[in-house]
Amino acid sequence: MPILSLNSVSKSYGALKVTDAVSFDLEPGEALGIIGPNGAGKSTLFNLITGNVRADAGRIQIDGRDVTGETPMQRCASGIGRSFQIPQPFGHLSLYENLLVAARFGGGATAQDAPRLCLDILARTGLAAAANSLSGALPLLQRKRLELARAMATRPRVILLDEIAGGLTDAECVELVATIKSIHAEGTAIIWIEHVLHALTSVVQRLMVLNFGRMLMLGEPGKVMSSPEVREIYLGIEA
Ligand SMILES: Nc1ncnc2c1ncn2[C@@H]1O[C@H](COP(=O)(O)OP(=O)(O)OP(=O)(O)O)[C@@H](O)[C@H]1O
Repeated sequence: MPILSLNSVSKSYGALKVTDAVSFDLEPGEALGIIGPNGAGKSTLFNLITGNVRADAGRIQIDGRDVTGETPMQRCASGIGRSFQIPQPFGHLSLYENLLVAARFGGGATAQDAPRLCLDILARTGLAAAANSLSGALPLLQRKRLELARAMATRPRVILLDEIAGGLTDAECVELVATIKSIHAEGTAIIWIEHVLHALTSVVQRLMVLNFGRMLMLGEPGKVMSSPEVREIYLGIEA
């Protein structure tokens, strides 16, 4: 059974259809990439999956159970973790405290288990040395790492990553990809929105292209990227 299913999910803002009858299944442990031009509706699709935005139509299921009417908190408890494109840490808390909140309230970790889990994630995301720093004043790389770490701390079965490689140096990007691969190797399913294509395609098994809210293509990354239609829309290369 798919771990996540979208069935004809739609969302409009006024006259603008931002998500247009999107349907797909995500298998347990799968890694799926999403690409598309700016404004194609990628982040909105994440917000629909997490419940931050309510769908106008369609159905969303986790493990075959209809969650379309559930809150973000309920969906997080069902195993959906996410990062935000614009990092949203609790700025007045330390990195460790931010993870503790995610682990206890998002992931349901016990008071006994949470500290070890958080310290482990801080180490895995290269943040251990900054554990006691305040989150509000972090440089870009650490803010991105913290977004990933907070999502990991909710102990998700599906982790949604929204453009976490943008703006990083090549070396930083290599480190980030290694961390994401290690999350995937543990059996966590991944949906990753990313403009840094070489990083994305080194991880994902399938690639989805969104354009004007519609799913243009979904398939094996090499095949998708060599499609003349995708090259024209996404890369601006005429067929
Ligand atoms: N709350 C909102 N109210 C009105 N319009 C919105 C709202 N949220 C998103 N939109 C519009 O919906 C469209 C899709 O936005 P979305 O952020 O999902 O795109 P995206 O593919 O993630 O873009 P980017 O690559 O630039 O992050 C855009 O035209 C955006 O302006």
